[in-house]
Amino acid sequence: MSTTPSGEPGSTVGRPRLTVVSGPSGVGKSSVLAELRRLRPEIFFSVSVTTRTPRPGEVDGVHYHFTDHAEFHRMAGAGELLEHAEYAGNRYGTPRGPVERALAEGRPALLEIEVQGARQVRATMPDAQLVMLLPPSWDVLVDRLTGRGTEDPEVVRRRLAAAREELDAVGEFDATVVNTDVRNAAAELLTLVVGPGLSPHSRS
Ligand SMILES: Nc1nc2c(ncn2[C@@H]2O[C@H](COP(=O)(O)OP(=O)(O)O)[C@@H](O)[C@H]2O)c(=O)[nH]1
Ligand SMILES: Nc1ncnc2c1ncn2[C@@H]1O[C@H](COP(=O)(O)OP(=O)(O)O)[C@@H](O)[C@H]1O
Repeated sequence: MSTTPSGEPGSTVGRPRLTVVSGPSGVGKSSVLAELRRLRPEIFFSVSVTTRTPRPGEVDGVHYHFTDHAEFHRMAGAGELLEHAEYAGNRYGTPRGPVERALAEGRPALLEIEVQGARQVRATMPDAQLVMLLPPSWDVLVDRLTGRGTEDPEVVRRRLAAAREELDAVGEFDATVVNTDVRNAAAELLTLVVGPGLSPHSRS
């Protein structure tokens, strides 16, 4: 179930809104957002800039804009990033222009970013809604992260250490969605992003 302690049901219908989705590495953010994208291509999904090395199958400009430290530094200094943070040894940031254009066009916009970035968005855009994706349990999180097989054990260790801190920040978020099942989690997130009046059942 999703919870919306600080949101009024239906209050977002009819106006564009920025939603931030955070959650520990391996919880299923990419999987749930891919399902949400399939359900609703009209939602704007921000593509972040990162200094991380691409994983097999990741496409530049689609999953991330992969860049080097010098270019990242330049973008941050020029104010081209809405927020940025360092995570597990790499830098990540949200290009400002595309998000602002999407909101100006009336499209709901979604950022998948970690907790430090979520805090920056809250500070600069107080209307943004912060959602944390949670695992059904800690053990399931460990299984998913190690089962994905994309990181070596040292990187997994760093990501699990970061995960504990991220889960500790859940009280700063407006809503939570537990990712037990990808399709159910995507449907709950959709309701939060576009409002209950535009849930998948009412439009498809
Ligand atoms: N602050 C911030 N965090 C980001 C951004 N893009 C991705 N992240 C976060 O960086 C963390 C690591 O992302 P990634 O290396 O793709 O690993 P994964 O999320 O575990 O698959 C995750 O928590 C992402 O949500 C961004 O633009 N800004
Ligand atoms: N609800 C789920 N049930 C089972 N496995 C899942 C679920 N959501 C994600 N996974 C798997 O867990 C691993 C981590 O998911 P991923 O989407 O890469 O997480 P994140 O983007 O949060 O790091 C992947 O192997 C993915 O297939």
